[in-house]
Amino acid sequence: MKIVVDENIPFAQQILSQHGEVVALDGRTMQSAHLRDADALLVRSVTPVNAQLLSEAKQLKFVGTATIGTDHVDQVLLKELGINFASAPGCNAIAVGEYVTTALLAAANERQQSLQGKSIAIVGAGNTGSQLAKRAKALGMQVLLYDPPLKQQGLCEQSVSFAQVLSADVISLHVPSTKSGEFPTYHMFAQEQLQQLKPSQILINACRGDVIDNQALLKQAEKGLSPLLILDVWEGEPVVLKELVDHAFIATPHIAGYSLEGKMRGTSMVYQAMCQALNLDYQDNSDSLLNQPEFQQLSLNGRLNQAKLTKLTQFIYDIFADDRRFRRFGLQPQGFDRLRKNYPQRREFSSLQLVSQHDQVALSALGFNHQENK
Ligand SMILES: NC(=O)c1ccc[n+]([C@@H]2O[C@H](COP(=O)([O-])OP(=O)(O)OC[C@H]3O[C@@H](n4cnc5c(N)ncnc54)[C@H](O)[C@@H]3O)[C@@H](O)[C@H]2O)c1
Ligand SMILES: O=C(O)[C@H](O)[C@H](O)COP(=O)(O)O
Repeated sequence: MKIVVDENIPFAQQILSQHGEVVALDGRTMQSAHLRDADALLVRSVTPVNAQLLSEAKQLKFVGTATIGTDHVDQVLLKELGINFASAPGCNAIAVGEYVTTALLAAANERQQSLQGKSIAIVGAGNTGSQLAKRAKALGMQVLLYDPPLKQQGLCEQSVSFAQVLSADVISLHVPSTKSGEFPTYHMFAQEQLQQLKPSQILINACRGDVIDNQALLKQAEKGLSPLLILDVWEGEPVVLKELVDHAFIATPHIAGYSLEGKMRGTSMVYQAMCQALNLDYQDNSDSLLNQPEFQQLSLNGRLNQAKLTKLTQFIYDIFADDRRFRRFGLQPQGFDRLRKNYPQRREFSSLQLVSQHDQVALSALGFNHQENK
């Protein structure tokens, strides 16, 4: 059996080689000839799985993407061809929740603002949006969910109006990239919507770049009228509008979901689905492949407050290091992909055991693994 994988799927070799030959390739340059005698294909978000890629794949029985997003996969075509498909819903949702929390605390610190009582509109109340909602509530924020598709299904009764989204103190985007259907998200934030936003607001995009019209956002930013920008995703990746980067408070190369645990969950989920689809023996040793984090335990003195939490989140996840590397190297040719490929190990908050006498509920909601100080 031959399994073709994107070379950026961590632990693929260790987990999959028990089932056959594993061929690791650059996801951006993968071609149809590579799939000629492949039985399974595991990709990340940079490989368009379409008629062209599959044109020579005569024995392919399974395609998996070790990602949450599926906009790069022609699922209708896979169904027509009788090829099983699986993605990894929710695999890196915690990482996105932690990225946004860290960025938000950094932005509030920059503005010397308290987040207590501020409103945050979460556009898309699925896996990543829910992880953020939990953390934002723990920060004392007023959470406004906006998710018309879920509301239509009776699953998000409290979904607010789009006008309420536009007037929230913070707007964070967590929708898939879609161009069709009843609720398309492509350019959901175009000139008309962006013109209604104010510099006092914060706009965060950690879902897909084209949910915001990047040219229209740049126009607003150049006029000094855009909100404070936290941008992890960009229209046209890996090519990025450099001028927009210059206007962002935090700019990163689509790594919000790149925790080691999140990547591992992604690999594990598609591996499990592959075993199910191809009737293979499922033997997952992924947990044993995760090494010990650099720091294991930390004690908190006194009550948790915003300043302490800002330092703590940046101690575990140095978001400004990601921002600096991106501004310095990410805009060079191949720089965007290179940063993503060589991304340093980033551990989730839960990898650090926090010893504290107070604030157990908030620490839990923020994703920390805490232990009471006796
Ligand atoms: N930057 C990153 O590293 C990163 C990491 C993970 C996911 N993502 C992106 O974020 C997206 C969301 O991830 P998720 O795990 O929350 O997905 P999800 O499927 O769990 O949730 C998406 C939610 O968006 C809602 N939605 C769809 N169209 C909408 C619209 N027009 N208006 C409002 N809500 C709408 C859906 O009903 C759903 O509840 C993914 O599709 C992926 O593209 C990015
Ligand atoms: O959709 C997802 O899961 C995320 O955007 C994910 O972080 C994408 O990572 P990539 O496949 O581009 O490495």
